[in-house]
Amino acid sequence: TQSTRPQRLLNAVQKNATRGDPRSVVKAIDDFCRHKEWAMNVGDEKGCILDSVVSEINPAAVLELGTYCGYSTVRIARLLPPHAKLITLEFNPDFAAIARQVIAWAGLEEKVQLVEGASGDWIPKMKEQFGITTFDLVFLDHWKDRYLPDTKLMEECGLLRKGSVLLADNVICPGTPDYLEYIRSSPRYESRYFKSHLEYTKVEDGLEKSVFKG
Ligand SMILES: O=C(NCCNC(=O)c1cc(-c2ccc(F)cc2)cc(O)c1O)c1cc(O)ncn1
Ligand SMILES: [Mg+2]
Repeated sequence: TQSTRPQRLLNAVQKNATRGDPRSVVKAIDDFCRHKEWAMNVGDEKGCILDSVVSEINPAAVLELGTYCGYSTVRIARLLPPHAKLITLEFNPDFAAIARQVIAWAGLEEKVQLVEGASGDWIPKMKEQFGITTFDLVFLDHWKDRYLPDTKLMEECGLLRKGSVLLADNVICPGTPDYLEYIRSSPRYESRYFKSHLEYTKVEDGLEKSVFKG
């Protein structure tokens, strides 16, 4: 049977990265996507911006929407303090199965809870299912037409507190126009755009960082 791109990405991790070494897992994926097959990871350039935001917040509770193969999951989890938790939601079971193995190869299973299902179904259940009060950081990287409805849902479910940070990938390419319009015009958020490039390309893209004012 034909392998899929996520399976070939996992093979590259298992071949080129050292078990238990998250940095080598990140490098193996970036090398694979830059030199072998493009894939929709946040990538190394936007990844450095992600790293700086995570390090600045030093979050205890992180929500990632859109796991894909677990690249940004590993990037974030490797920087978390002990006892901090990252919950990552993935709708696609094939992506989730690969991501679990990438996260395990990096040795980060203890810090990561991968949940399979639709973000719209799971966000309202976060508190009761995982004992979360609020998230310090939310990384939005799933379906681009879900960024806005899921942000409104997180507000309604009381998952954001004064100072919670939303970091959104792909606000230019593929683009999330309704989300950008909402978050930049809302008095409840302070937003800043970090100009960058679509992963592994010269196409413009960027991350929008928005702080919830409560
Ligand atoms: O596609 C699912 N999730 C990925 C969301 N992410 C993206 O779509 C995404 C796309 C791009 C991208 C950019 C340029 C281009 F030419 C093609 C793709 C880049 C990125 O950085 C992303 O993050 C998905 C499927 C499914 O069946 N169920 C649940 N989710
Ligand atoms: Mg993305």
